[in-house]
Amino acid sequence: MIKALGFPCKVSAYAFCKSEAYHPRKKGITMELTLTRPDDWHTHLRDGDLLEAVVPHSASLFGRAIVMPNLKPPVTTTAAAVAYRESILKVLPFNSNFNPLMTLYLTDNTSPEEIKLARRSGVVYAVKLYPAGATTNSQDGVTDIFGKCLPVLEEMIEQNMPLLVHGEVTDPNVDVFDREKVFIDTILRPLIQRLPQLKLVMEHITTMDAVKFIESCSESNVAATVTPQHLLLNRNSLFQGGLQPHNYCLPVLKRESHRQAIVSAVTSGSKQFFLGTDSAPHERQRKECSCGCAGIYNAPVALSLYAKVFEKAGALDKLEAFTSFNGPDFYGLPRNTTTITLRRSPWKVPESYSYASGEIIPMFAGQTLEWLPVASP
Ligand SMILES: NC(=O)N[C@@H](CC(=O)O)C(=O)O
Ligand SMILES: [Zn+2]
Ligand SMILES: [Zn+2]
Repeated sequence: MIKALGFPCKVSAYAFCKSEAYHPRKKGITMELTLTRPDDWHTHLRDGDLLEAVVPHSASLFGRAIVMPNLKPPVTTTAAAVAYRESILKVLPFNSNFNPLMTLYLTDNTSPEEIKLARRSGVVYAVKLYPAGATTNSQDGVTDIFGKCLPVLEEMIEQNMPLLVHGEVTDPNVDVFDREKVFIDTILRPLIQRLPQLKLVMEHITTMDAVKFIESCSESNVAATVTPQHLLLNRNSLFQGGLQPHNYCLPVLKRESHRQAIVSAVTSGSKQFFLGTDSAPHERQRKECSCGCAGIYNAPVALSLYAKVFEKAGALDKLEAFTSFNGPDFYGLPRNTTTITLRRSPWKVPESYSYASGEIIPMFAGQTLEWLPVASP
């Protein structure tokens, strides 16, 4: 629901709210937006000190999060996923109801039996495919999906367990800006033709090719997560005024026309696109060095940034489906029953967050954002 404080109005009336006759900002009226509590369908919580530092940020905004398994060593077994979940629960703020949904890291050697165990555990919700060498901690990933993983994928169909995909080829001869498109053409499309019943999420999409591909697939079986950075930034942001390591993530930011296609897709109301921040913290020195890590830390600002995108597109009425409905509907999970409120009240993003082993720099550090998350009434 969107309301100007004191004058409640429904989301469907937002066009009216934006009209000249009713201009809350001009009149100094504060707008609020109350959403069913969102979930984050793609995040990296890390482990050790960093885990402790970042979990409160995700837990304050999101009801649940799909927790990526690319630790060192990776979370390849149900037993490891259960242990990792325990360590997340231990560092949750007092009174938090945040529910981490665990994933398994697929390797050439994952067995169908492991998928059965994962399903039986009740805490593993998906399996993550990292093509070996594609991204951070992916060296133990899959080298040949068709040659090595078909029995496991068939068991995943049996167990109704989604496959989450980092969709980039790793061939060094393929231009880094083309790796997503080539992955779709050479791996994803043939995979879906071979296993049409497989539930699949293409993670952190970055191109119009990915948008078209998702839209061409079955609505109930294929979907995509979308990050704030791929909705707000294009590849110019990597070089604006000098090299910008904190805007470097994988898949790398693409040209403006791709960004626009992704904004159109998420604001269209399609159920196949949902919130996945890909929040990926790295200690500052590991980003600001001669060979910096890929990953943008956006958990504290993600919701404000998604609201910014939808507002700019004149589509705030579509925000809640993207943040809070499409994800659980795709995963076959109930929608959250609590809410979160965003107030249109400028706030400054901290320059950094310190923790025991250093600091992390959030996306849009030091900048002012319009939408401030506040506790729901
Ligand atoms: N997105 C990134 O740039 N980095 C992620 C890995 C990933 O999601 O590919 C990380 O774990 O740091
Ligand atoms: Zn990835
Ligand atoms: Zn990720």
